[in-house]
Amino acid sequence: MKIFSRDQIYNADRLTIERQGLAAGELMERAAEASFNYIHSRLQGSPTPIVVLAGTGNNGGDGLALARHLMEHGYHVEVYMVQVRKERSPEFLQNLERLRERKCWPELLEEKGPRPELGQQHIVVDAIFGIGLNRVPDPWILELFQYINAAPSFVVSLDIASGLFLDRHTEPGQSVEAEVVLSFQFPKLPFFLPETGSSVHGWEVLDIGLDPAVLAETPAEFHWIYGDLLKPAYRGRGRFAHKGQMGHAAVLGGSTGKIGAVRLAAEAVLTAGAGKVTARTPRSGLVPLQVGLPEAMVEVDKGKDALESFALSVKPQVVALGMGMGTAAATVQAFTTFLEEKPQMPLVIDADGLNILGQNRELLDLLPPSTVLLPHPGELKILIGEWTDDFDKLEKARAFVKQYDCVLVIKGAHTLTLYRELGYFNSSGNPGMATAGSGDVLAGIVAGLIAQGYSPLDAALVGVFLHGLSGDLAVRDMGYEALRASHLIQYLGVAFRQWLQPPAPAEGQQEG
Ligand SMILES: NC(=O)C1=CN([C@@H]2O[C@H](COP(=O)(O)OP(=O)(O)OC[C@H]3O[C@@H](n4cnc5c(N)ncnc54)[C@H](O)[C@@H]3O)[C@@H](O)[C@H]2O)[C@@H](O)CC1
Ligand SMILES: Nc1ncnc2c1ncn2[C@@H]1O[C@H](COP(=O)(O)OP(=O)(O)O)[C@@H](O)[C@H]1O
Ligand SMILES: [K+]
Repeated sequence: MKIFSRDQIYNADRLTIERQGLAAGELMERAAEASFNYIHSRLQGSPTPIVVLAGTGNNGGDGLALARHLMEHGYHVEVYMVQVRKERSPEFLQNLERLRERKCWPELLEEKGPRPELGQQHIVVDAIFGIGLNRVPDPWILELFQYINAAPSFVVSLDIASGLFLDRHTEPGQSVEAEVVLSFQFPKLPFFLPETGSSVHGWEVLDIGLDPAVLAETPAEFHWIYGDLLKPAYRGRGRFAHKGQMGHAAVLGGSTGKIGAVRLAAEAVLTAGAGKVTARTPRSGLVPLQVGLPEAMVEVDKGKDALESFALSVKPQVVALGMGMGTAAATVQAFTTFLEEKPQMPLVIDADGLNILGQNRELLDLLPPSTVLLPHPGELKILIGEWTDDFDKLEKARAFVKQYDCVLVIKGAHTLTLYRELGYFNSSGNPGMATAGSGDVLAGIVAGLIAQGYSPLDAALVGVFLHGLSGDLAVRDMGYEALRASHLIQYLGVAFRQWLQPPAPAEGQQEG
């Protein structure tokens, strides 16, 4: 699903109005109806009091139109106009008039004056600012946000949590915190970034019928990825498949005390469907690997505790390296020689592989095109340098991807895969996966998919998605705390099966 920029959203609104011959206010009416349906289907007419806080632009207009629908269906609604500025948008005024015709006179909420009571029983509809926010709100409005956030009410924001900028950093505490955002037509970029996403506990995309051709022809820089979108990438296997056709991946890494990382990655390679895996570790890895993972072939190095050479006696389709590997001088030299010899297969680089690249930057120029790099935030910092905020991080990461022509997978909640000009946010996964070794499993899955013929980008997107889905399935049985990296391998088969099931009957909505 595309994530549009502000200009693209306004443009899609405008073209939809033109192409569908809509009257002024029609799109706002659709947004309000969709929001009403969402709320009504959950409240089912219950006498919950609803407080609508409307700004004076079109987001406020959405709030007023929603208030009208709620009142017409018998809900108890209090409406406040938040005087964010003197100007009112025409569609705001149109909806204000419609409310007045129904004998509802919203109360003005200004800098001075009382605040509405917001108790546990209330639902607050936050329609103060939408995507039109272009400067930090006045201090009293920021205080109003704090007042809302401190209240025990359930907050539903329309389109975006008020105070969040669509395209730049928002300081902590300068936005409303929404239990759910009803986001019109598209999810919004700040939902997926750790600093701003924490003010959005959940979100739902509501279809307001923007012109499908406009949506299709507008290129988006960022995408929200879920299983059905990835299904065309599935490669499957023929009836006469044999292991020689299903791909062979090598996993290079480990050091004494960290051999488990290679074991996890190698096991994930096989569980992701690759025909064969060869693990290359220091000598101390031989026994644990042979005993722990009898399906793997093991090559040991002459180094006892750390890898001193990357030379493989086999010719795999892909090499994954770095997990548990350490950064001993001999290992750095081995990695350097390996890259200087121009490896002829795709690479998947994780953990200490990334640390070595960050500390020996001339090696970055030797990476084969489309190398998959899988940094967590700490490793990312070593690669791209410090960032001031998440938007700065995006910019630096995109410049890095362009410079080194790599697939950069920034791990975390909503793992972001960047390749060339585009970015893809993942939809699966949960905080139970913040546990040792889960990154090693991901590296193995990605390598296992590349071995089977997936392109590096497809392998990254599918691998990240399945890894997260596996975590989501595992957590249902064992809860967040008990989830360990091995469980991500254990549930991978169920994750594949769930991914490939026919889609559920049209919902058209994603939940965050
Ligand atoms: N354009 C359309 O056709 C549609 C727009 N919709 C709604 O319209 C919203 C966007 O509306 P607007 O463009 O009117 O913008 P907003 O309602 O977000 O903000 C209103 C205006 O406030 C001003 N403003 C910005 N920052 C401010 C600040 N810090 N303090 C005071 N004033 C500030 C800006 O001039 C802005 O246009 C969307 O988020 C969505 O909710 C929906 O009704 C669907 C259709
Ligand atoms: N809060 C979270 N939500 C979703 N996924 C998460 C979360 N925390 C961690 N993960 C996932 O778990 C993995 C952790 O990887 P990493 O930090 O490299 O772990 P390790 O180094 O221990 O193997 C990543 O794929 C990341 O996306
Ligand atoms: K809002």
